[in-house]
Amino acid sequence: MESAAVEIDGSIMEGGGQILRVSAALSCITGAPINISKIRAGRSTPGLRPQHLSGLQLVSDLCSGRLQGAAIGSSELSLVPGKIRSGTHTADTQTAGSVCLLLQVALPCTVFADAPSQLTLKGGTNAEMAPQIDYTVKVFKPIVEKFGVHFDCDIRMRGYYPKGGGEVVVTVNPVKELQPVLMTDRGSITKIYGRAFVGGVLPFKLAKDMSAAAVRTIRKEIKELYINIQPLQEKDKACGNGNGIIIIAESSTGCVFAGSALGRKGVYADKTGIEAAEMLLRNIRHNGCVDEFLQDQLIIFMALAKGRSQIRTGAVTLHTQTAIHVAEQLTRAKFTITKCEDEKSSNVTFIIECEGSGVTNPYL
Ligand SMILES: Nc1ncnc2c1ncn2[C@@H]1O[C@H](COP(=O)(O)OP(=O)(O)OP(=O)(O)O)[C@@H](O)[C@H]1O
Repeated sequence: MESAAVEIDGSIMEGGGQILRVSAALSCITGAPINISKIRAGRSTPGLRPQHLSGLQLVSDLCSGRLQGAAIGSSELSLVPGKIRSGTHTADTQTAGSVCLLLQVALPCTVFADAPSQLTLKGGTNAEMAPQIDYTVKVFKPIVEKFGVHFDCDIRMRGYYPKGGGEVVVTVNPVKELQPVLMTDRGSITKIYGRAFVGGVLPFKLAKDMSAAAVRTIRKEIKELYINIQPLQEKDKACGNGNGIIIIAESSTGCVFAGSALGRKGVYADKTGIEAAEMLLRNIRHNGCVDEFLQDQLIIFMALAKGRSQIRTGAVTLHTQTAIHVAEQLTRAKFTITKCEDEKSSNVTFIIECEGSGVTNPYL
């Protein structure tokens, strides 16, 4: 007999697409059916958008699930998961919807499959309000490896707003269970590097201007490190026109942070570079071990791991609090957040602690 569905309120807290991704992935992994209502109710375009729909269809495909009510604009849907299937799976947002957000929902599921999976994900690789693919590879990947999650990502084609057309192929190895992670000591920043790109017909000068402005901005605060932000012209491997920048900082204790921005019509390239640099500086100033985005992206892995994880962060985001809320609804994980004031500096950090639910892969 099917167990009763867990009711998920899609309008709660952050009220965005992340509630769908965390709840669908956990439904797939734990086998608990879910009903989601009031999907993205507070957003200017409520209901499912193409990226959310293809992410949910991908999860349903991964777990041989029964997905009902899912269409563009839907405000309610249900998912009854089945067995997780390894092998090849494809998802296409058919827009510039982010492939990284497709991976965000699919990766935790494939980790609990019976054999390796290969995901072909199509859409935007460097899209607004989402990780750039370079973030997923350079920041997210080394940190989820600490939980035991291993994947490879082949960027076949880059795609930008509004055309999309990007494609990445991700291979994931399954694991028996995830291990907890301790990241409480930020250490010192040892390396800062990045890429500033133009794709399509945009002039290379934009890449050089973004890079130079970003380096100048970081230099005002960090003088002792060599900063290499490589200007790049994406030629054959880019669909449409786009420009952007990502700057990555690594610490002596293995923490990784980023600041990023994408070019917009009418915005000077310098400004895009400065925006990314300021984001990076803001994220290394607070002395936490993750940036404002990685925080929410790690919650699901903390909830699934066997044992106690602790991660020091800057201000806890609403995305993080929302992910915690959904994870506690669907697993036995218990989270606590403790504020830490450092007397020597004026820094305030938080420790997000989680007693993970210790989900075991039944297929291995
Ligand atoms: N600049 C960035 N770098 C890295 N990750 C980012 C960045 N911007 C956003 N993210 C991540 O992208 C995800 C966005 O989730 P969110 O629910 O806001 O998006 P969504 O699915 O597009 O839904 P909605 O349109 O409802 O907001 C979060 O995990 C967030 O951490």
